[in-house]
Amino acid sequence: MPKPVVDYSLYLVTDSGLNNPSRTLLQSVEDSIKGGVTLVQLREKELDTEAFIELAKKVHEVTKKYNVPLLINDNIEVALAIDAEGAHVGQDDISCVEARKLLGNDKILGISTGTPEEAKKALADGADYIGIGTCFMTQTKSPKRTLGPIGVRTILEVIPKESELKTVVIGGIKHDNTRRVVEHSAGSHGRIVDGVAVVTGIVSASDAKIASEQLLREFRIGYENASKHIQGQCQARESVENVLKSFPPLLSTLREKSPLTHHISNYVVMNDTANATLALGGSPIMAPSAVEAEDLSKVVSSVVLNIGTLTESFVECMIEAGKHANVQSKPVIFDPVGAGATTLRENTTRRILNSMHVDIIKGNAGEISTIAKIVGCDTESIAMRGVDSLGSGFSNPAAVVQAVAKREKCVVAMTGVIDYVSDGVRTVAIKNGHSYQGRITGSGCMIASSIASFAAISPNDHFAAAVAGILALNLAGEHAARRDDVRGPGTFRAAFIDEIANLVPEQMLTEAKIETIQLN
Ligand SMILES: Nc1ncnc2c1ncn2[C@@H]1O[C@H](COP(=O)(O)OP(=O)(O)OP(=O)(O)O)[C@@H](O)[C@H]1O
Ligand SMILES: Cc1ncsc1CCO
Repeated sequence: MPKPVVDYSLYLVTDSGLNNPSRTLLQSVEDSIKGGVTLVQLREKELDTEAFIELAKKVHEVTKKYNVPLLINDNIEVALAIDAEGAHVGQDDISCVEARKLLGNDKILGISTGTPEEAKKALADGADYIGIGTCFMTQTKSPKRTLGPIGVRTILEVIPKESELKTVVIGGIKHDNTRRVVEHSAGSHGRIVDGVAVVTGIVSASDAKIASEQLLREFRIGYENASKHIQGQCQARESVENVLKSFPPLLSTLREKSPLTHHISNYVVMNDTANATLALGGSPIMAPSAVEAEDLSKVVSSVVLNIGTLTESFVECMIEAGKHANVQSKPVIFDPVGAGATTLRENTTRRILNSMHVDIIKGNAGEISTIAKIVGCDTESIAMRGVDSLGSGFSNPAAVVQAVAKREKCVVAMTGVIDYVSDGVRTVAIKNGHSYQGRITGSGCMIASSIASFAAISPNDHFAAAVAGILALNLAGEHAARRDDVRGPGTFRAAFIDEIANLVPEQMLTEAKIETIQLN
């Protein structure tokens, strides 16, 4: 019999120990197939070979009825005994080469991988597919390290585009993270994961059919979005010229609607960012408790995550708020304050990027340099001292923001004397602003709040929101610095808030110094 053609989209991996007690394992398998599972792996670590064969025969009866391939975990003898469609082995099990010899070429063979080296070896050893994991913490595995979507992408990138090796991501895959993992798997190589492997999300679910339907739907949306990213056409993009023209009405709408923004911000700037948000016309709520994050996600219009003064409870709240904002389709603005300054800040930045889809990243050169390193962009690095960026910045800042935006499939705004914004396709330099802004603390954090208010009323174009958010405050900075009553940073700080409130929408057009940057 020739090797079956496999659809890896939704791969159920069973676990008797986690099976919902309201039904048998066989029922879970059948319900999940009815819900859209395309491939099943029977994983029984506790059974002896005889009992394993007994159970495998029964499961195979079910899967054959629906023409869904069945693979056996870590036991080639059982796979051969029941004539299963294939087997799956782990790194500590029988080797891939040995398993292939025993199985023959007509069976499907998969292997678990957790590093680029293991993936390359699996390819060389003749595997049909690799499981890439552990993506997130799970009840079934507690690895020392999880890969997150960024780590998954790194592994996927070592597999040549033309290779026949298929890939599934495994580990903590649930309906609320499937879309993001699949979407973010698309990297420079143009490959997307071929499927998601799920254990708890199906076997423990109260209804395995509904859970599978939901997972398959999320996988397909993620796959479609990833394909669009690869083709560079995720959004219908307005020209920069049209984006700029939209700013005066955008500011008027912001003031009319006064969108509510959930801030999880730092102790230093909390008051200033709340006041800047109010002055602009928006409405802030500063709420650092994870317990209320879900409730807030339903009523706010955008979320700011700022890691300026890090504590574990802030991080928990940011992750909760970000995940719920993703579910509610509310834009998430991430301000990785001091990201490169300490290991804790760098690790927290990685954790946040791996836990949610961030819509807009805003940082200074040092912070963006750290993000570039985390997400695997090959750029020069910029040192930081505390929360401030050191040195004169990148030699080609526009190229850096564009590369990070493209890779993370989001908008990146990099502040400094000149600010740069890119969505991976459109890139601009904003030459407004005043040096006084660099002499008060939190002017970057206030920019993030301003961007968040604009993102709330520009949900379909976060690039427009980021440029407008920066421009509005930079114009206010220029206006404040010109005032006779401003004699230094202290008086500037108060005048700055005044001038944010005094900004006339038309000034967003007449005073903007924005240049489009064409990069290859
Ligand atoms: N010399 C300058 N000329 C013009 N604008 C400036 C200057 N310095 C800072 N700015 C403006 O100040 C804003 C904040 O940028 P900056 O890079 O200082 O943020 P940051 O370092 O993240 O600040 P913080 O951490 O204090 O919040 C940006 O809009 C930027 O354009
Ligand atoms: C000075 C400072 N330290 C932690 S956060 C912060 C404000 C700038 O974001």
